[in-house]
Amino acid sequence: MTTFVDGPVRVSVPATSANLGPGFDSLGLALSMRDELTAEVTTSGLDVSVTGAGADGVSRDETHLVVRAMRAAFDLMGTQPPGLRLSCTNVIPHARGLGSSSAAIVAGVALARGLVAGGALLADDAELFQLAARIEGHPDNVAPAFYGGFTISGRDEDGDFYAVGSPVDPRVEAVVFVPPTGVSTEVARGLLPAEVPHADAAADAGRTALLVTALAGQPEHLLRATRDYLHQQYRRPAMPESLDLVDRLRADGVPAVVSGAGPTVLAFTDASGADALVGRCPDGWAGHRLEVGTAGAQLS
Ligand SMILES: Nc1ncnc2c1ncn2[C@@H]1O[C@H](COP(=O)(O)OP(=O)(O)OP(=O)(O)O)[C@@H](O)[C@H]1O
Ligand SMILES: N[C@@H](CCO)C(=O)O
Repeated sequence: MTTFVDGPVRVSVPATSANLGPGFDSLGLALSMRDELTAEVTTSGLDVSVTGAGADGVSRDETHLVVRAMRAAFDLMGTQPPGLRLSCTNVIPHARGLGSSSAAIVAGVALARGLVAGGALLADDAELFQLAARIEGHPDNVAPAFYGGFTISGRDEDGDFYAVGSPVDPRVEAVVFVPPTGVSTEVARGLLPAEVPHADAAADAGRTALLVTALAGQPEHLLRATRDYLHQQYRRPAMPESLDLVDRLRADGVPAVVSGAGPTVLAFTDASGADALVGRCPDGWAGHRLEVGTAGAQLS
């Protein structure tokens, strides 16, 4: 019979930036901005409390994304607790392109496993990652949120997801510029064309390969390596100020991209350039200097 652990379990999950320019739906990077969540099994009911980023916009019932992910992970392990208390302290802004939904899903599956005695025997990391990526629909944010670091991920022909870690040069840092209003991933994906010119696809593949090498240890190539051909320009109508900022930064030699589905802008830098870059944050936006390739979900 399945038993649950006594007392609360905690998880810390990172923000993530997907695409990084040309690596659409494939590349993802964990960032040093984290949500902290606590859950415990109770005798009955569901009690959800949320503070911080996005608190006003999320439900407190079974439709809450973390709860949905927890329920799916409990099902995977063949059990459901009699009652559940969940507390979320959010820092990752919602609908900004910093992987808030993936962080919520990864936190949920990790918490559920942590609450089941011997949970790691019922659902290993590979199974939990598959479940989290299925809930999100694509793995590029889920992979670094789960495993940490810089990940290359995708989906095999049989429908299974894969994720492979790749090194990040310790000299590389990032600055993110977060606008005051969001754009949902659903809206941003709706702007993409069904087909792109073969020449664009070929150019994009080359830049993606260069980006993996540039991040691993040749950051001098990051400007060329972050040129995208598949999504950013198509999304301009939903986030013109973000694309204008990307254009201005790139014209000055700064490797800047739309983070995930936007509208946040991420720029790569090093320790000597980071503070000056934060100073270029547009009025009313939030600029953050962040470490890259940080830890994935951490349970305690
Ligand atoms: N911590 C959270 N708790 C509950 N729901 C969340 C949480 N984070 C995100 N969500 C849900 O996911 C939505 C945002 O998901 P969306 O995919 O649009 O953006 P994102 O994940 O922040 O950005 P991107 O996928 O481009 O990196 C929120 O509006 C909310 O419904
Ligand atoms: N690759 C995704 C990331 C956001 O979830 C996109 O750009 O739509």
